Amino acid sequence: MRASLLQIDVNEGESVESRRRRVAALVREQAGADLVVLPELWTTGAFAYDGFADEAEPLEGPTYEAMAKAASDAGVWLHAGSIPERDPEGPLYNTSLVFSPSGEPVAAYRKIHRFGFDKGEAVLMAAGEDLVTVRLPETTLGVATCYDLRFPELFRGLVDAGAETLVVPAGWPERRRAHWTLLAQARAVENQAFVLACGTAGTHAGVPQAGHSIVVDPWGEVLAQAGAGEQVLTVEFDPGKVAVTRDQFPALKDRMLGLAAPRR
Ligand SMILES: O=C(O)CCC(=O)C(=O)O
Repeated sequence: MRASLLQIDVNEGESVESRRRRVAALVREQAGADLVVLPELWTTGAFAYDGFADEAEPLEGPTYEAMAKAASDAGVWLHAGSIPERDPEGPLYNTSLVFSPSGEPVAAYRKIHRFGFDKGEAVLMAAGEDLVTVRLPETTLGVATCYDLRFPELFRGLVDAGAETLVVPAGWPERRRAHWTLLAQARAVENQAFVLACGTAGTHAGVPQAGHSIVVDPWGEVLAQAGAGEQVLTVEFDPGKVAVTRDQFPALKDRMLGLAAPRR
């Protein structure tokens, strides 16, 4: 299976509209890949909180339209990263979109763990509640977004729902790049799954981005990692390695569920 992670440079020098056109063209150039992955909030920037309300789109807004068309033009499965979604009821969500090679929407995932503690996304957006998996011909994707990477129970839930390839669009800051690489490998090893984690490059809202998008195999080996700048990271991998790893080193079968709290 061939996957291309598009590590987009997100900065204020480029308008959202122009970036959308540029990214659609980049997706089209990936014809021949099976799966293309974009980062989190690449239209606005994950830290450009001031723009969330103005740039928020309905689910089937301009980014949806452009990405559905780009996926079908390229004939690829497209994880189109996430958009600031404005729900008709009012709240904003950080919502990832997945399209089939014919441009059909196959999944929308609203980020469950919002980042920022008492500010930013954590107060401006509502939390999603549902785990999302997507069946592809070669593998089942489990989707998560950026800060979700710190919450292993979410990924275990995805694995229990059948996920074999964990896709994580992000806008991870350079300051915590070491955590990014470490957590991507940890999620791969503990879940015996591929991890495809696609970040952004550049600086927006004064926050330099980590880049260093990464693909990790179910044994924790890094198959490919990008540098800091805008880059297309293309990797070939064998989805069958998940079943082989889980069969030959069946640690997932040794899970002890429902452990009791310590006695006092
Ligand atoms: O967890 C982190 O260090 C970064 C998370 C983040 O930037 C996000 O979720 O937007």
